[in-house]
Amino acid sequence: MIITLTPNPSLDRALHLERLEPGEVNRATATHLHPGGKGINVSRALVAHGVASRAVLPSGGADGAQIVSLLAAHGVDSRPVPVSGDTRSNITLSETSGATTKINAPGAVLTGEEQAALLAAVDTELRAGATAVVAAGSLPAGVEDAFFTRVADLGAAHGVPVLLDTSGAPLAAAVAHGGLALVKPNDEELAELVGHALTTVGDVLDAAHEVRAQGTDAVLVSLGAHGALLVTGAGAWWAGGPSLVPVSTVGAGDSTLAGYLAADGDPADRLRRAVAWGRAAVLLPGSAAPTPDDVRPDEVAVLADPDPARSLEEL
Ligand SMILES: Nc1ncnc2c1ncn2[C@@H]1O[C@H](COP(=O)(O)OP(=O)(O)O)[C@@H](O)[C@H]1O
Ligand SMILES: O=P(O)(O)OC[C@H]1O[C@](O)(COP(=O)(O)O)[C@@H](O)[C@@H]1O
Repeated sequence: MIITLTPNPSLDRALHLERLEPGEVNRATATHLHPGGKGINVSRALVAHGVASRAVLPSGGADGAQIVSLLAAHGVDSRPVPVSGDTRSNITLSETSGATTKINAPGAVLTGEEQAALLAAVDTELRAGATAVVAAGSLPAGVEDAFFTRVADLGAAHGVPVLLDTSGAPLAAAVAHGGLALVKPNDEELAELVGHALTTVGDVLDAAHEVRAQGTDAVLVSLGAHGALLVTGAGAWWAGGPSLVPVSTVGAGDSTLAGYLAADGDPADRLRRAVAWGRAAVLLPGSAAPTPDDVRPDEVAVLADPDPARSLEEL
């Protein structure tokens, strides 16, 4: 059972527009509603592929209750921790051109007791035999940046790998602490972490080695339309596929991480699956999770030891 922890879940509302006209009245041609937040999306993608996963999340107010009931409707087991604040709803505006505009709300403040209850829920899952923990997304107000380091410690105490997908100060704190099996930044998040722009494959490899040197086993760097790079102690690989016009890029990173977790082959095969799941996600509306019918691993090329001199834009 793979456990996900989403400290800041969201009821994701997506509106599709022919073209977004800022400052004007826009009329949507379609709307979509999904239980969202990064860990929740990972759980949904795993379950859609028959991989057992349970989502741990704080839940408050009507939107929190709706997330829990939508998860149940998707067949995803959840362990909601009741909180006093209202769970947020995030907005996606997707255009026919493939452009996606995202507006994320700050989310409900979590009290110290509520944070402790979330960690206790993860601990309970670990005691019950969880095989991996995915901690993902932003931290809501009231939660200190070091929160994910406590999840890393919980995993270590049970000998269970912890994978992390977050950004900014919480990512920096967790990487400095170490003890993670994998982090999945996108290239912008990795650039912010190391404090300089990343323009070549070599820049990303160096940044990934910097992260690994602080005690994280593997770094999976998603590169949007340019695929993804995986750096482990055994080497480095790039994977990508032919260009496509996205329907909605929301949840693509989460599906990428889910694909990596669901695959059990060698690193190159895991990366192929990860990229195939990410590509499948961008062809689905809103934050929809791909199913096996959506995923095309045969379209994805994998390259070991990618040339450090290549620009990321050329990939
Ligand atoms: N425009 C795109 N064209 C093709 N694939 C994409 C595109 N955007 C995302 N993807 C796929 O989804 C994965 C994750 O996207 P990315 O934007 O890097 O993650 P995040 O959502 O975490 O920022 C990429 O590695 C790629 O496989
Ligand atoms: O916690 P954050 O960083 O605000 O992100 C939350 C949003 O990210 C998502 O999980 C999508 O993430 P990705 O596009 O990175 O895969 C949405 O479902 C959610 O609205």
